[in-house]
Parts: sequence; structure tokens; C-alpha cells
Amino acid sequence: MTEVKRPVVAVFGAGKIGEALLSGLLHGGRSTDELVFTERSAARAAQLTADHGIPSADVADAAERADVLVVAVKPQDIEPLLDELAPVVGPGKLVVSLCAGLPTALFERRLPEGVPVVRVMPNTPMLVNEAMSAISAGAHAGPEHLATVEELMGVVGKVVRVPEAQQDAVTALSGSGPAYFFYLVEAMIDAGILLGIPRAVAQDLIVQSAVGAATMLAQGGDHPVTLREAVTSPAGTTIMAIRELERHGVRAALIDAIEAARDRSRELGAAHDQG
Ligand SMILES: NC(=O)C1=CN([C@@H]2O[C@H](COP(=O)(O)OP(=O)(O)OC[C@H]3O[C@@H](n4cnc5c(N)ncnc54)[C@H](OP(=O)(O)O)[C@@H]3O)[C@@H](O)[C@H]2O)C=CC1
Ligand SMILES: O=C(O)[C@@H]1CCC=N1
Repeated sequence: MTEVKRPVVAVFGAGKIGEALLSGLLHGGRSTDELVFTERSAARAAQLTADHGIPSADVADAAERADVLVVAVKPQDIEPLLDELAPVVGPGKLVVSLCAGLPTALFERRLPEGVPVVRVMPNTPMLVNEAMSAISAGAHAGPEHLATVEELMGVVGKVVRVPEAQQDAVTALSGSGPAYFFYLVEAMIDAGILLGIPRAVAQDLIVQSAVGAATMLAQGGDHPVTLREAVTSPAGTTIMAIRELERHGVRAALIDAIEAARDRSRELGAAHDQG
């Protein structure tokens, strides 16, 4: 039987998301010699190698060793990295960007002609293999490149294909999405404190309610409205809370918040338009 060689993956910028991906790939069965990363700080690079056993390298070395080059620096840090990558990205490499807002066209403009680029918007539940990643092909990326990225990101969670024009909205929904849930949980724990429940107990009550609700949403197939209606008894407690949420405009606030995040993603991309 022919053994299929798995692509070597280099992560450029092993911060929160880059480290989460490396660690998720390790736990998903990739070996340390199939992974490599670059970091700006030597101290952080040494710490990551000590924690995960994955080697660090300089940009040129990592780009040469890897088949898939994953860019995971902040959008504001992309220009100097592209300057370093442009001369060392050889033929046959696939570039994957995890950067919010940055269009594939920016990478295509700055890297050698014809390099395939796939844009991915993951999220931090990648740390527990529950990421939601949306992927889009750039101009030179074909089905085989999308399949490679789907397989890679599939190790750390779910993957969906979207047109690149939707990536700013996706960033606002699922990229930033975990933060909205954490914010809600934080606020609900505060409410528990107000009502005299000890913090640790309030946290247990709310976190398990969140886990239960998320599991029902993910596994039950019912619409969220149906699930909420089942909790909301006539003249009961829940409807009193819902009335207050509506009175305070929480639904409209969420819609506005997500629109603002989408707009910021667009701005981050536009900042490099002339780049
Ligand atoms: N955090 C999240 O939830 C999500 C983030 N993303 C995207 O992922 C990317 C990374 O975000 P995040 O992990 O939060 O950010 P971090 O700042 O935690 O990670 C970026 C890392 O890259 C390092 N770095 C910067 N420039 C270089 C360079 N030229 N060469 C090597 N390393 C470099 C940074 O070092 P230093 O600290 O020294 O600057 C830092 O360690 C962003 O583009 C973001 O939009 C996407 C989805 C979700
Ligand atoms: O806040 C940010 O810009 C990044 C992108 C999506 C989640 N975190």
C-alpha cells in the first residue's frame, strides 16, 4: 500500500491562534517533525518548543521545510512578514491566512505569481477541538488546495466553505463569536452575585447551562426559538426576563455589535489596499 505523505505545516506567528492550531494538530495525531513555527520573540519560541516539542525556525527555513505555510500574525503585523516571505515562498507551496480582514488578493499581490492562497477564519474553541473555521479560495487556489485546508482545519473542529466576500461577516459572527458568549456568561455570573449566590456556584450554574444549551442547539436540530419557547412558561419567570432583555434592546445591541465587528474586519483589509 502506498503511504500518503502528509503536508508539513509551518505556522508564522505562534500567538494565541497559532499555538492553538499547533497544539490541536499535535493532539490530532500530527508528529512534531511535521510541524514548525516562527516567532518574533526568541523567549516565546523557546517556551513553545519546551511546551509542545515543536521546533522553531526562521522564516526562510520554515518556508522551505513546509508544504503549507499558515500565516497567523495580527493583521497590523502582516507587511514585514510578507516582505520576509516573498523571496522564500517557492513553487508548490500553499499559503493559508488566518488573519482577520486581509483579502487573499493582498497575499497574491505580494507573493510570487501564482501562489495559491486560502483564507481561513477559525476561532479559539480550536483549543478544545471545537473550532468553527470558514475557508475561501483565492484566485490561484483550486479544489485540491481547499481539500488540504479542509483536512487540516478539520483536525481541530468543523469547517465550512464560504465565498470570500462573506469572510468579514463570518469573522464578526464566528471568529469573534466566542467572545460574545464569554461576555454573556460573565454578565450572568454578575447577576448571580447580585442575587447572593457565591461566585463559584454561580459560575457552575451558568457554565453548565451554557454547555447544556449549546449541546441542544448542536445536536437537537431544533430552531433556537423553539428551544427558548420550551423554557418560557405562561406567566412564569423566563418571560419576565425576556421582557427586560427586549426592553433594554439586547437583540438590537447584538445585531449592531456584529455589524461593527464586520465593519472593523473590512477596515483591517482596506488598510492594506495600497500595500
Ligand atoms: N484570537 C482569535 O480569537 C482569532 C484570531 N484570528 C487571527 O489570527 C491572527 C493571530 O491572532 P492572535 O493569535 O490572537 O494574535 P497574537 O498576537 O496572540 O499572535 C500573533 C503572534 O505572531 C507573532 N508575530 C508577529 N509578527 C511576526 C513575524 N513577523 N514573525 C513571526 N512571528 C510574528 C507575535 O509576536 P509578538 O507578540 O512579539 O508581537 C505573536 O506571538 C490574527 O490575524 C487574527 O485576526 C483569527 C480568528 C480568531
Ligand atoms: O478580534 C480580532 O480581531 C480577532 C479576529 C476574530 C477574533 N479575534
